[in-house]
Amino acid sequence: MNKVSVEKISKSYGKFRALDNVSFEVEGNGCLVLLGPNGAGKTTLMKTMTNIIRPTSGNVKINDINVRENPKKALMNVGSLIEQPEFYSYITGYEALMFTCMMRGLDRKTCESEVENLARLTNSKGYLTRKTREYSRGMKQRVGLASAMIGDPNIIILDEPTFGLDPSGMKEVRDLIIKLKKEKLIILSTHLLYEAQQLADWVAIINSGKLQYYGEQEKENYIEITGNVDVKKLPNSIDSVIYAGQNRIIVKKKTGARNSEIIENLIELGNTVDTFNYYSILEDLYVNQVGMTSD
Ligand SMILES: Nc1ncnc2c1ncn2[C@@H]1O[C@H](COP(=O)(O)OP(=O)(O)OP(=O)(O)O)[C@@H](O)[C@H]1O
Repeated sequence: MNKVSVEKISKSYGKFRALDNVSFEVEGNGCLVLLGPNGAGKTTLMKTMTNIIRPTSGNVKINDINVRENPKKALMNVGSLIEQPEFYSYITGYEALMFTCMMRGLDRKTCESEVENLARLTNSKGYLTRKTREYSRGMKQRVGLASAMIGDPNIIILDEPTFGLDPSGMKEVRDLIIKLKKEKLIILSTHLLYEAQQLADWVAIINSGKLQYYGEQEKENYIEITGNVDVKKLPNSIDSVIYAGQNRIIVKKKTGARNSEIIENLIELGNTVDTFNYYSILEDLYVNQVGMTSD
C-alpha cells in the first residue's frame, strides 16, 4: 500500500497562516504534482509530511500511520528531498550517501552497491569523490536525489527535483521519475507546467495556503483540432467544447471515444481537419485557479 493522507493540516508562523485546512488523500503508484505560486505553502506541506515541522493542527498519515505520533514507523519507507540539499562541506558526496545509507540500518556492503547504483541512476558518479563544498547547485541536487532514493523507498517526496539542473539533467530526472512512479508513489512540487504535464497522474494546486484544486490529470481527454471545424457540426463522440476560435478548437471527448472515430465523424459532418492532438488543460486550470501574477 502506498498512501498519504493529509487531514485538515494548518500551519501558522506567528499570525501568518502558511497552510489553511488542507486535506487530500493520494493512494497507489503514480505521481502527485503540487503546483502553486511562490510562497503558496508547497514546501511547508512537504515538511509536515516528512515531520520536519509540526503542523499547528491536523494530521498527516502515511499508510494510515500518523507521522507525528509514530515518525519512525510512518517514514520508514519514505525518501525525501526538501528544499535545496546541503551537506557538510568537508565530506565527499560518496561519504554523505554512505552515511545516509548506514543511518537507514543497511550494512556497509549493501550500502556500497546501493550508492554505486544510485550514483549511476542520477549521473553523479563523476564527482562523488570530491568534497561537497566544490559542488554546483545541480551537482548537489543530483546527490540529494540519490539520497532520497536510498533504501528503495515506496514513497518519495521531492521539492522541485529539477531545480538547478541543466536541460539534459532535467530530462534525465524526469525520465527517472517516470520510471520510478510505475512502482512507487511520488509527490513532487514544481513551477514548470511542462514538467507537471509530463509527470502528473494527480494535480494539487495550492494558493495562499489553501488547496484550490485536487484532481486527476486528464491527459487524454482533451483534443486540440485545427482546420475548418464548425461547432454546430460536431459528432456525439465529443462531450463539450472548451474553446472555439478561428481554425482552432479545443474539445473534451467522451470517455472511451476513439480518436480515429472522432476524426472520421468530423469529416463525415463536413468539417476539415488539419491537425488533431492531445491538449493539456493544466495551464488553463492553473491560471483559472491562481490567476496571473499581475492580477
Ligand atoms: N520558518 C518560517 N517562518 C515564517 N514564515 C515562513 C517560514 N517558512 C515559510 N514561511 C512562509 O510560509 C509561506 C509558504 O512558504 P513555502 O516555502 O511553503 O512556499 P512554497 O509554495 O514552497 O514557495 P516556493 O514556490 O517559492 O518555494 C511563505 O509566505 C513563507 O514566507
